[in-house]
Amino acid sequence: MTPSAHALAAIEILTAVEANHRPVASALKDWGASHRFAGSGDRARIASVVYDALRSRASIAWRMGSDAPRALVLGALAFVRGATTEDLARAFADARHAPEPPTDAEAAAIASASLDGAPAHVRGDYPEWLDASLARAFGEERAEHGAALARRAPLDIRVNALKADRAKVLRSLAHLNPVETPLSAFGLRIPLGDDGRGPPVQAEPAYQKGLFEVQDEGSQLAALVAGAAAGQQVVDLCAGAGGKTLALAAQMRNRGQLYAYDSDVRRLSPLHDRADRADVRNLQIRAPKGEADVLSDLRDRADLVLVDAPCTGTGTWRRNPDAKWRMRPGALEQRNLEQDEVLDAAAGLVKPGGRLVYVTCSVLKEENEDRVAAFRARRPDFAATPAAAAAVEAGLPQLAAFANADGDALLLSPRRSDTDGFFVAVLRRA
Ligand SMILES: C[S@@+](CC[C@H](N)C(=O)[O-])C[C@H]1O[C@@H](n2cnc3c(N)ncnc32)[C@H](O)[C@@H]1O
Repeated sequence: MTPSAHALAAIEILTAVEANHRPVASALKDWGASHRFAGSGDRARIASVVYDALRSRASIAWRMGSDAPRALVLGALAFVRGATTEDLARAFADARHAPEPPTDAEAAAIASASLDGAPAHVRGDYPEWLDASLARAFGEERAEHGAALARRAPLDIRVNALKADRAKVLRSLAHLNPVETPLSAFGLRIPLGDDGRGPPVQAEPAYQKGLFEVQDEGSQLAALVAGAAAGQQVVDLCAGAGGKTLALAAQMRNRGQLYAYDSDVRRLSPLHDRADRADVRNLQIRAPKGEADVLSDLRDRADLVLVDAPCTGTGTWRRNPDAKWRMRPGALEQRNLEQDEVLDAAAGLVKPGGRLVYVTCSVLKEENEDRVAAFRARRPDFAATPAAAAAVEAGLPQLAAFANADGDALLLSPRRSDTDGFFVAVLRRA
């Protein structure tokens, strides 16, 4: 398929998303199933155009004067990828399957488009109804933070210290030109292609051998700040597929006991294979069993409980721009209830003197500082660790630069730390 045919397919897919209110991932899957001639490379290139359009949907719509799928795709090609009207006209005229060449009005929009005078939610490419929340988080700079969350995300991997070191993985992936990430001592960043796609690293022999995992540098840092140590009793209470569990296991060097729990048994299932591949030997996966409390034996026993809480995921909008536009008022309140519940459950597992580390991949205070404040009002026996001290304890003093306004938690974000958005609060039980 030609790049013009990819653009045409992207318009079709965005049209289906809009018409049927479908998640974009399932619309992409359906398109692939009904266009079998398109290989995996074509499907990935089409998805990349769709995601470029969605990340910048509001600002493209403003500049093009339309939020129709065609305007979004032409805008993505022009404003994200740098194509001129002439480039588009030539490419579309030369291809058999292609969108119609740009109209005069579209050409004029592409040539003269500016975001001057656009409101913050347009410049920052986020839903208007979230403006007050983003203003609480970032004040006058919310449009710039939103714009950073609307850029393409890098491809980061975490070297598995149980099996390798950075030098070894750098050598095995040399053909992909990785560089060391600036903040995590276990991170490597792999350059993306011009179209924003990363190489299929999971097909690499080094991945199959468990030498590394795909994990954003911000997620790596959250796990490092949690600070699991060899010999400890550690609970990962919202383990999901285990991204952070595996990072904690590497810190523990297979000594002590690590427990992974998630209230959704289906999310835990990939962790079994992932842990085997990573050579993790001190992990017990505690899947929920009906009404039974499968963690009752751990009450007041854990040196560390990590709560990687269910959240709106605003910090991961670069990777999941569809979620940004699908998020509805009410979702925040629902997540807040879950966050309070899981914090209370975690508190019951921490031993006196132990740590509870609360993490979200959201930048919103409603899910972060507000939840910690409400928790501390319920549980005055837990004290917040200043962010600078938590960074030093984790051997990462440079993270003190990312302390939140109150100085009692870390706030990472694309604009602050060139990572996904993460909030990390370290609480210690008296
Ligand atoms: C942010 S995700 C976890 C991601 C995972 N830790 C990782 O690093 O890949 C949050 C998880 O919390 C789980 N969850 C939601 N409510 C929970 C509860 N009350 N107890 C335990 N897990 C819960 C969800 O099923 C979801 O998998």
